[in-house]
Parts: sequence; C-alpha cells; structure tokens
Amino acid sequence: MTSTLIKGGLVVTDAEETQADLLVQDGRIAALAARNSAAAAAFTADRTLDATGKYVIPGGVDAHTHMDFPFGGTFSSDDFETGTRAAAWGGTTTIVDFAVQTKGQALREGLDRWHAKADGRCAVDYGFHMILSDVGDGTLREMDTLVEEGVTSFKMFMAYPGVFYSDDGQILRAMQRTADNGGLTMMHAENGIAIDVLVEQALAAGRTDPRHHGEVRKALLEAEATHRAIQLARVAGAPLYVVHVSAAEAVEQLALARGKDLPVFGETCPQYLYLSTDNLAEPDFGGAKYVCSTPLRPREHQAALWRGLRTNDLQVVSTDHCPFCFTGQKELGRGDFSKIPNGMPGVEHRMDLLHQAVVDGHLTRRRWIDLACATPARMFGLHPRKGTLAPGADADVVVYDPHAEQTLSAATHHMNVDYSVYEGKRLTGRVETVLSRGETVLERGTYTGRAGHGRYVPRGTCQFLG
Ligand SMILES: NC(=O)NCCC(=O)O
Ligand SMILES: [Zn+2]
Ligand SMILES: [Zn+2]
Repeated sequence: MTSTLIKGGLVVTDAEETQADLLVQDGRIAALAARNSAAAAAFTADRTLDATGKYVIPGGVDAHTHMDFPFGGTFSSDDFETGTRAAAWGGTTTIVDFAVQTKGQALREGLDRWHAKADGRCAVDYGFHMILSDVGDGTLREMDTLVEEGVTSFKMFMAYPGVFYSDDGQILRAMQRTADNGGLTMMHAENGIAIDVLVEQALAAGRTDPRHHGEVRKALLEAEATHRAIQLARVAGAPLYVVHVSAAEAVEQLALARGKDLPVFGETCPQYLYLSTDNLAEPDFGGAKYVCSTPLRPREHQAALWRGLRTNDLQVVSTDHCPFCFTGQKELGRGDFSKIPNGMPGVEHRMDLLHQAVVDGHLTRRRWIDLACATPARMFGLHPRKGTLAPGADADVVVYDPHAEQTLSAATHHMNVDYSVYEGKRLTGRVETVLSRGETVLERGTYTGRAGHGRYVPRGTCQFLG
C-alpha cells in the first residue's frame, strides 16, 4: 500500500490545532510532526499532498443513517453503495447505520439482512446499531450477544405505534438489560400514542397538508417523551442517548438530567439547525420534502439547539440520513400527510454545514470536529481508531478547503434523491481530498473510491461511561 505525506496544512482535531505534517503508512496514521521540525523533515512517502492553506481533519463519523430502510411502504432511496459514496464526497468516512428487527423476528435475522445489504457495497467503513421493535425474552437475551459482537447500541421508538413502537415496560426491560451488558439505548423520543390521536383529528378536520405533520408532532410531546425516557433510564440504572432532538423543551430536559450528572446524551441534526416549519409550509405539496420525525420546528427552537451544542447538553450532530424521492415516494402522502415517508437526505453535507456554523460563529473549529468526528466515535466505541488524527488511528483523513465557495443543489449532489433540502444554499468551505484507511476516495473533487473498499467495523461500548 502506498504511503502518503500530507504537508502544509493546519491539523485540527477536537483537542488541538497545529501546523503539522502528517504521515500515512499501511492505512494508518504513522506520525504527525510540527511544521519545519527535524521529525517532519525526516518524513518520506510515495506521494505528497500539498495542504497549504487547508485544514487537515479526521474523516467524519455519521452515527445515524438509514440506507435501504423500510418505511411507509417503501425503502429509503440510497442503498449502501450510493449512500456511502455520497458520504465519501462529503468527508464522512464512517457511518453507523440502523439494522432493523422486524416484528416477530430475531435480532439475528435483522442483523444478517443488514450485513447482506452492506457487504461488498460500501465506499467507506460502517458499523451497525440495532432497532428493537419486538422486545420479549428472546430479544433481551440476544442483546447480550450483539454487544459482545460489536453491535453495542439499540434504538427504541416511543413513536410510530404499530410499527417500531415499544411501550414503557418494554423500554424499561431493554434498558435494564443494557445496564448489565454495557449497551447504549438510543431513543426516538416522541409520544406516539398522543401524536396518533392528533393525526386522526387533523385528518378528520381536513388538515391534510405536509405542514400539519409539524403541527401534530408537538414540541411538548417530544419533551414529555424525553423526560419519560430519562426517568426510565434512571430507574434501570442505564445510560441514554436521545436521537434527533429538535425541540427547545427537549434540550431543557437533557440539560436538567446532565445537571444531575446522569449518563444522558443528546444528538441533533443539521436540518433542525438550518430548516424550519417554514419549509414544511412550502406550496404545492413541496413541504413533503421536509417531512421527518421529530419534525422541523419554528425557527425559535434553533437558538436552543446551537446553545446546547456549545454547552455540551447536546454532544453529537448526525444526519438521520433517510432520503425518499419526491416523485413516487413523498407523493405517497398527497392528501394525507401521515402517509408521507418520514426522513430526508443529508449524509453528504453534514461536515460542510457544520463548517458553515464555524464561519457563522456558532461553533469553534475544534467543536466542529468534536461534534462531527471525535464524540460520535467515542459515544459508539470507535475511538481512537476513528474520529481523530493520532499515530495508530485509521488514516481516515480529510483535506478541507475553508475558503472554497459552493452552492448546494440536487443537480450536483451525489445522494440518490431527486431534490435537495438545501437547494441554492451557499456555503463557505468544501471537502477537497478524502482518505479512507489511507486509500484516496476523493482527490481534489474527483471521486476515486470504489464499492467494497468500506469494511464492517465492530464497535466497543460507549466510552463516556465509567
Ligand atoms: N427520522 C425520520 O424521519 N426517519 C427515519 C427514522 C427515524 O429515525 O425515526
Ligand atoms: Zn427516529
Ligand atoms: Zn433515524
């Protein structure tokens, strides 16, 4: 395997920023040395990448994607091949996707199915969480085996009754199991039973447009479920990670719990930071493009999310990448917003949108890398192999041009979906070159990766727990 010297850039990790050169050998980071030092002068490699004026950062870790995911009678439109290629374009070199337990099935069947979907098709490395949708004695026993195998996190849903929903008893049992086996419960925190009542009432009153999706999925019902999940986790003595937090009131619940030193963590996504209920109200059924759950909120919620990211009441930004084409998929919900498949595309743009947050003064550069690389790697047992630039780590490296200008558009993105939720949005900063385990998958804007390069990564347990 070729060795690569990345020279002249500003190396940014969650811990420090240094003018340093970085040597990659055999797929790993071999060494870092300060610019112009004797150690740097001694570096030799088969090829040199000039990163002058650029940042050299760890490859992104997106801990929340849904490739080829069944929802609302259809499947998300990116499979593992197209979705991980788009991830590579955007500087994300590891994804953690959600394998699904179908009702009546063993976890093993669901996990095997997800391995079959991904095996030999990925451009970048990947791991799996497991969605629990049928918690009984067998499922509880299987959770222990999965943790030992490297599937160390389990998503449960307080939403979607009749589909993925678990009741409080099932949630408590699964949490008790993780208290013993070291797993981490990831919670979709919305009161789905109450939401379904509001959905029924809205449809009966003729309120069928996409914007009503946002109106019935109330912030208070996200906050209530977040509060309940935290109390159940306390009773179980288990840690909790709340996914796709969008409501200010839910951030408040996380902050209260963290103020008590409870092992409670939270994730938000770029769509909640940049989009709002204004998008859900776009005419001619255009709002359907923005239907996801938890839903987009009124703009006022964004300040609480940015603050939560700064104060560490929220620790991770993932994408919840779950794209459905407008034509033929989102359209399933014309005349009934509850039939619009939930989810939106995003895996390609997370690193750039968070860099824009640095440009806009919401985050520091190191916090950008912390939220997008280091903390998701630690949260899901991948650090220091992933999420940082240190000797011995996988050489997942991005050369990032902080001055390049770009305009996001469906015409130029690489995700397999026929619209962009950020159509026309201008960003400062762009991924230039990407290495995945030392192999170049993107070189100055030309894709050089291949399906099958990406490997399955078994994970350890959450590294924030004592
Ligand atoms: N978020 C969403 O709308 N779709 C994907 C499934 C989930 O994460 O709840
Ligand atoms: Zn969810
Ligand atoms: Zn999701």
